[in-house]
Amino acid sequence: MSSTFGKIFSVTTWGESHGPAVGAVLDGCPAGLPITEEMIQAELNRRRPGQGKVTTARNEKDQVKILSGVFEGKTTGTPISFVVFNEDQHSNDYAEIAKWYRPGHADLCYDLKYGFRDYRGGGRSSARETIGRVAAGAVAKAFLKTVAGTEFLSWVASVGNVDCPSLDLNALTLDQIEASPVRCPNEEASAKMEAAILDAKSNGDSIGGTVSLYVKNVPASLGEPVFDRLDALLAQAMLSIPACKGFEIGSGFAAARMHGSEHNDEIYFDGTAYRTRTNNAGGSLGGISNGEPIYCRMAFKPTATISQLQKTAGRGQENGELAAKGRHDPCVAVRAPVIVESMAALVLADLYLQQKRNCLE
Ligand SMILES: Cc1cc2nc3c(=O)[nH]c(=O)nc-3n(C[C@H](O)[C@H](O)[C@H](O)COP(=O)(O)O)c2cc1C
Ligand SMILES: C=C(O[C@@H]1CC(C(=O)O)=C[C@@H](OP(=O)(O)O)[C@H]1O)C(=O)O
Repeated sequence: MSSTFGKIFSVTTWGESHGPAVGAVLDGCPAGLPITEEMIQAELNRRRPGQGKVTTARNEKDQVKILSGVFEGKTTGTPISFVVFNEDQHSNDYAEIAKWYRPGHADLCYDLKYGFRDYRGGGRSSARETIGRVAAGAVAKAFLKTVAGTEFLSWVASVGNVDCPSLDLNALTLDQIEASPVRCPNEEASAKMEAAILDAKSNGDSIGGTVSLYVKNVPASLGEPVFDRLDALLAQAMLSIPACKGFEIGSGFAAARMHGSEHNDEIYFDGTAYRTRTNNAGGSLGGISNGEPIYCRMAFKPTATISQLQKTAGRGQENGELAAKGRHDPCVAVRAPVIVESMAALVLADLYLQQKRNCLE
C-alpha cells in the first residue's frame, strides 16, 4: 500500500494539494490515550504554510477536525481519522505546468508512472500531504510520552553554507527553536540563514538546508535486528519526506574518517541502566535502540519550483522553457522540523508496539 506507513501503529495519508481536503487515518493506536484537536492543531501550526517571508505565501489555516476514534477526549482503539480542508489553492496559477514539467519536481515522474497529470500544484507529491503525517505523529508523540516519557526536538542546523554552532542538546527547548523565523535556535546563525533565504528568494531562486533531530528517553530494545533495523526505518521515514535527500545517524558520514578506538562508545552501568559515555551510534546499535538519545541529521534540497527561467520539456515531447508560478517555500527546511519529529514518532510508536510481541512481560 503506497500511502500507508507502519505495521501496527500505521498511518494512511490521503488528499491532494489543490483538492478539497487532505487528511489521514491512523490505525493501531491503543485505547485510552488522551487526545484533543488542540494538541494536534499545535503541531499543525508549526508546519502550516503562510508563516512569513521565509515560507510559502499560501495562506491556509490548516484547521484539523477529528472524525473518528476519539470519544470524551480519549482514543477508543478504533481508526482515528483527521481532515483538514484546503482553502487557498489558486489553481489557475498552475496552468503552464499542465504542459511543462518543472525541473526538480515530481511532475515528469508521476506522468511516466501514471500517465496522468494532476497539475493543480504539486497534487499528491506536494508537501501538503505531510499534514496527515503531522496529525498522526502528534498522536504517536502523545503515546510515547505516556509510555516512556519520550521527547522530540528538531531544528534547522544549516541553510546554504551557514551552520548553526553546536548546541547543548539537553538544555535546548522547543520555545528557543520556534522563536527563530527559520527555526535555528542560535540567534546569530538564524539571522544569517534568514538573510540567505531572502537573498535566494529575491533572485527568483531557492536554497537547501539541513535539519537535526534529537529524541530523549527512547526506550532500549526498539528495532528489529535484520531488515527493520531502527536506523534503517528512520532513514526510510526521513527520506520519505518530500525533498529530503540525505540521512545520517550519530557520527554519520564522519564515522568513515574515524578509527574504532575513537568511534566506539564506551559502555558503563550507572546503577539503573546501561549507558554510553559518547553517542557516536546516535542511539541505535545492531538496529536496536540502546537507550541513548537518537540523534540524526537530514539534508533537504533547495525547493524545486523557482521563478527563474529554466529549460525543460513538455508533455508533447517538445523542448522549451518555463518560469514557474505559484506560491512556494524559498527553503523547505524551515517547515521540515515538525515533519521530521512526526516521522520519528511514527517509527518509534510502531516499533514499541511490535516489541510487545517479542518478549514476555
Ligand atoms: C515542508 C516542505 C515544503 C515544500 N514546499 C515546496 C514548495 O513550495 N515548492 C516546491 O516546488 N517544492 C516544495 N517542497 C518539495 C517538494 O514537495 C518535493 O521536492 C517534490 O515532491 C519532489 O520530490 P523529491 O524532491 O523528494 O524528489 C516542499 C517540501 C517540504 C518538506
Ligand atoms: C501548501 C503547502 O506547501 C506547498 C508545498 C508545495 C510542494 O510542492 O511540496 C508546493 C506549494 O503548494 P502548491 O501545491 O499549491 O504548489 C507549497 O505552498 C503546505 O505544505 O501546506
